[in-house]
Amino acid sequence: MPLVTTKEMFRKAYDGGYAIGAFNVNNMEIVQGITEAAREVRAPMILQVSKGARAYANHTYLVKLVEAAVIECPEIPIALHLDHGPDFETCKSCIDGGFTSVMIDASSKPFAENIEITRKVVEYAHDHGVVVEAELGALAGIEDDVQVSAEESHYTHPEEVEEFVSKTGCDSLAIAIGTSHGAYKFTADQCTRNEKGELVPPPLRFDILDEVSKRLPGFPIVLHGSSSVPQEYVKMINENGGKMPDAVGIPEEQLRQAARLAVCKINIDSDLRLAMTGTIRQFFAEHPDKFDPREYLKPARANIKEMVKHKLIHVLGCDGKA
Ligand SMILES: O=C(CO)COP(=O)(O)O
Ligand SMILES: O=C[C@H](O)COP(=O)(O)O
Ligand SMILES: [Zn+2]
Ligand SMILES: [Zn+2]
Repeated sequence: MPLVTTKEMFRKAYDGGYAIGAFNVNNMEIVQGITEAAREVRAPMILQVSKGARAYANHTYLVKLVEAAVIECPEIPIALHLDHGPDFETCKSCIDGGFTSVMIDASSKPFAENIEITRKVVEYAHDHGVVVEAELGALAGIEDDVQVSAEESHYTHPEEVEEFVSKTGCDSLAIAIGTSHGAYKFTADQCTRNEKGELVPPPLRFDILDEVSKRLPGFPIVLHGSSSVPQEYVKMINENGGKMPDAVGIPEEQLRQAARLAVCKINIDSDLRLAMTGTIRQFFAEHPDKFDPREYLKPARANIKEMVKHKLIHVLGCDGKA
């Protein structure tokens, strides 16, 4: 089937108590690892591309890679989404250039301005059969080279969501309930430690999610910054020449819980990077003589696939839903 929008995916996910995985893609091996996993477990899928991905790989290469995945996985619904669109022009370029979904992220702007920019993107997108994700609230962490500190971050104010959604006409809403971008989501002093001495982050604010979904019944909610930062990969990186102290993510059980509620889209990027980097570091440590990129990209792709399969089944609950 051709690329789809997220409309139908989200409706079914909302009613079915699961979420769709939105995985960031930057090169061929990442696209292959993700879509081979989705195909094997028959999961619908969002492949998303950031401004940084377009700058790195080029818009056309990314669209064509995703189109190749669509041909290889004819039975899986796949949406192509712009992640964190910074302005109208970038959204327009993706809408004109084959994306089926865009995010306009004006969440750092004042409320009225966020509405204004989002409304303009929605008008253009809907005229072209494309859906729009918008954002209210500010996640901590690193996003498109911009570091948002814990002090600058703030949770979504539930009392703003009805006005925002009705005035903008957006199709889904990203909210801030304590997730964070990147591999360093929390500082050690925001966390407690478990008996193994590992950092335990503060729990997500399910009370805010609950209040938002009461105010927007049936409306799809999105969680960004939802990597779990698997400690096996942090360890693999650190044991093979890397240095990632105190990298910690969102516990999988909390994401699974969010997926049962109004959250229909869960964004994962950092975990893919950790799997790829850990695998390649280990490969180089074990085979210092090797230099054929296919030899180290092959296990990296295989580990991305395994990780994504695990998430589709055990975190998102979207296996078998294609
Ligand atoms: O939100 C994301 C992409 O928009 C990715 O979040 P992570 O950094 O937690 O993977
Ligand atoms: O939220 C950010 C995503 O992980 C994309 O990151 P990037 O801007 O480095 O491509
Ligand atoms: Zn944002
Ligand atoms: Zn994000």
